[in-house]
Amino acid sequence: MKKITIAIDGFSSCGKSTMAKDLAREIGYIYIDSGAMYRAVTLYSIENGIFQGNQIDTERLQKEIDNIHISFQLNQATGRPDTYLNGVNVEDKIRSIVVSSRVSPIAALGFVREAMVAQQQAMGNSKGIVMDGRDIGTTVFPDAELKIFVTATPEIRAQRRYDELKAKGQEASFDEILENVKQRDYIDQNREVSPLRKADDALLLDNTNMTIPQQKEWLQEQFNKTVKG
Ligand SMILES: Nc1ncnc2c1ncn2[C@@H]1O[C@H](COP(=O)(O)OP(=O)(O)O)[C@@H](O)[C@H]1O
Ligand SMILES: Nc1ccn([C@@H]2O[C@H](COP(=O)(O)OP(=O)(O)O)[C@@H](O)[C@H]2O)c(=O)n1
Repeated sequence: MKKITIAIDGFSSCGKSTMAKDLAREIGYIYIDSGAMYRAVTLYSIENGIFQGNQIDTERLQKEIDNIHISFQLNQATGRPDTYLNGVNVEDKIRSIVVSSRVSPIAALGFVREAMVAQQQAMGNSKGIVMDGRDIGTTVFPDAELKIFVTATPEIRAQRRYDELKAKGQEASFDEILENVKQRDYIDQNREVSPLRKADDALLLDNTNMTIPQQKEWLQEQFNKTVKG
């Protein structure tokens, strides 16, 4: 069967990567978490003194952006891809609240987006890919055959992220997470370059009251409709 491109965008912590990973595994497609790439650039910036307080040394980051190599490798234990930054597995570090609280200003920088989008487009040039993020259906793959835009209430999204971090033993308060989710949504929607918005031809999914199996089934149905017509 002819392979297609699947773009899943939407607000923070609503379950995009959960459903994207499940679908990709089910249908034998490559899964790419584009948010992990922006998170890896942010971790690099934190670890290399590019942040001075909340200020970003953009000149230095621009000089160093070509030295930031991001890749994904399948973790045999979880069956999911782990993110590597310059050869080091940073999967856990990039999910911390410290990185979450600094990623959106980094992702708003035009030269950072240009570098990431070029890599993302190269990863998807043979199709057979499910990519999730904020601008996949609008900028990275505007011709994707299946586009989904996911949303849920901020409180539900914060609760999901809180439960996830707690299960991993990472300390963070619910209020801090809720504030972070709202703040990122605001920055992501209001930046100049590729702001978060639903592509005109994307299907809208509000999964506030859906379980993981329900949203998985819904997505599989949309895929079947798209490939079988
Ligand atoms: N429908 C759902 N109901 C409850 N929890 C969910 C649902 N979808 C995803 N989750 C959980 O919410 C958290 C955030 O999901 P994730 O897929 O990482 O979101 P995103 O990629 O949109 O940031 C994860 O811990 C995931 O297991
Ligand atoms: N395609 C993308 C993906 C993420 N991002 C940025 O990266 C951040 C982290 O993305 P993510 O998908 O890991 O975030 P969560 O929804 O998992 O919390 C977002 O808040 C955006 O600022 C982006 O700008 N464009």
